[in-house]
Amino acid sequence: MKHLIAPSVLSADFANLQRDIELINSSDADWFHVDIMDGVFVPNISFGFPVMEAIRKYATKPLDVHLMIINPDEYIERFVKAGAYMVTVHYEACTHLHKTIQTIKNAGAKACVALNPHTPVELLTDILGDLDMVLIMSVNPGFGGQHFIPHTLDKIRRLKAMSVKLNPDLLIEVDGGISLLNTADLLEAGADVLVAGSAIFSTASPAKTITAMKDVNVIKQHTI
Ligand SMILES: O=C(CO)[C@H](O)[C@H](O)COP(=O)(O)O
Repeated sequence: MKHLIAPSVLSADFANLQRDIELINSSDADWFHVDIMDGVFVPNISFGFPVMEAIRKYATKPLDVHLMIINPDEYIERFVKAGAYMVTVHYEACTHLHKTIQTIKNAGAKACVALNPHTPVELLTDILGDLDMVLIMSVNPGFGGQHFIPHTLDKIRRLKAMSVKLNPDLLIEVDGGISLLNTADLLEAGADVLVAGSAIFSTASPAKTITAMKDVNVIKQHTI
């Protein structure tokens, strides 16, 4: 499968949100990555349902919704009704993870579990078969523009080996500090979906950056 690019709306210009959404619509990007932060699970607050609904109104690509919140079960149905295609909950925020995953699926969305940088992938062994995707955080969640944590590459390789045995259809998504400089390493390790915020929206041409991140030949030239 060719890898997917999911630009993170968190790095868009919120004063020109419609413009930036349309920019992603007409680019080679595959999904919109939508970060929901509650100020409790992570030390930052992003946005809630009104903005999510505004994104949905203009977006023509699937919404990949990353819930960085405590008690996600209370909100899953509303996020799916607001247009989520994929719902990601954090392993660290879910006491009854199996039940939470069933709640996402019963609501009609695909189900993903995110792991903070310190959480080992092996903890997902008994739930992997129920998941559509695992999101490996390559920064501590809460803010865009942070440095990629190199240990992530080893986690991706270990998760890939687990998925070959337990769930060959599983997608592996990575989020945080991703740019053209580490794209080749991430793909080589086994990543399927790359989330990028500042590396896309802070460039002169976000659309060209996305095209470059999709092109294996361009990616190889940028490897450090
Ligand atoms: O989930 C996130 C932060 O918690 C963001 O999606 C992520 O950090 C993307 O930003 P950048 O590419 O600038 O690191």
